[in-house]
Amino acid sequence: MGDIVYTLREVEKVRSKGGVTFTLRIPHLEIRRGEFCSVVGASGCGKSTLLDMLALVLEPTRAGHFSLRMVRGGKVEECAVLGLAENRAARIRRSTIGYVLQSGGLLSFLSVRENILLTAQISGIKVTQAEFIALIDVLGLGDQLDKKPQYLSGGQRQRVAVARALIHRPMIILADEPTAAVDYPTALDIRDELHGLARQMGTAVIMVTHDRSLVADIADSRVRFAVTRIGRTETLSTALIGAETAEAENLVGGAA
Ligand SMILES: Nc1ncnc2c1ncn2[C@@H]1O[C@H](COP(=O)(O)OP(=O)(O)OP(=O)(O)O)[C@@H](O)[C@H]1O
Repeated sequence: MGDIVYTLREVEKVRSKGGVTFTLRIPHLEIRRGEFCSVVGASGCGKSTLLDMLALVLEPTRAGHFSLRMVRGGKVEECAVLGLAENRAARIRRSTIGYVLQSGGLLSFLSVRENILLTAQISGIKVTQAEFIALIDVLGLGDQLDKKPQYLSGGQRQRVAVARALIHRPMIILADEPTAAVDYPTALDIRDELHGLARQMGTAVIMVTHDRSLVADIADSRVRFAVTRIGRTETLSTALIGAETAEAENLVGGAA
């Protein structure tokens, strides 16, 4: 695997609403280029919170160290995530990160084709017809391109969201349950496409899934969570147990 992309040490995110406080604590996490990292854990343990922080959408509450290291135009650029100015965060998101949102996040007034090409257009990245067709073929979207998202099934919408995140070949892909609404063969295709990007393009891929078996054999590392509940619902505290390598995970027995 390649150079380090993310380094997190003693990072914490506290979220409170309606008298309920949730804390995600990340003692240590490193993600490298070319790494396919799976994030598994029970509902509400903080998987999306983690991805939102990695996507520079959600700022950590505190951080001993939280940096993102990118290679742009042949130059290495490293930035501290805590306190990052929004315009710089937005620029990094556009150029470097592809985010497959759990909710899809497609724009209803654009066609499938326009939705997919949007991120590339905004980032000023040229996509060849061959690249476009290759991705559309893998995701089985060839006959859906002129439709608006509201006329698609849930699974089709999810595949469009995957295509939109991948089309500009970002250095980092964050995928929040990208296979939740598709059948198993399509889930395998999406997983293999993401895995292929890690292997062939050196992309750092971080994929949240409930389906451990989908990633068990191919993920390089797996992020797990230890959840502590204090009171019935008042405080939910989650500590992330590093990103174990597949090898280490086998040694400890691989409990979720
Ligand atoms: N905007 C918010 N404000 C306050 N608390 C929030 C907010 N969003 C989520 N939470 C809380 O943060 C915790 C973690 O939520 P998160 O969405 O990260 O979990 P998750 O592991 O992705 O869950 P799921 O698998 O169900 O999608 C939950 O207890 C949730 O109630």
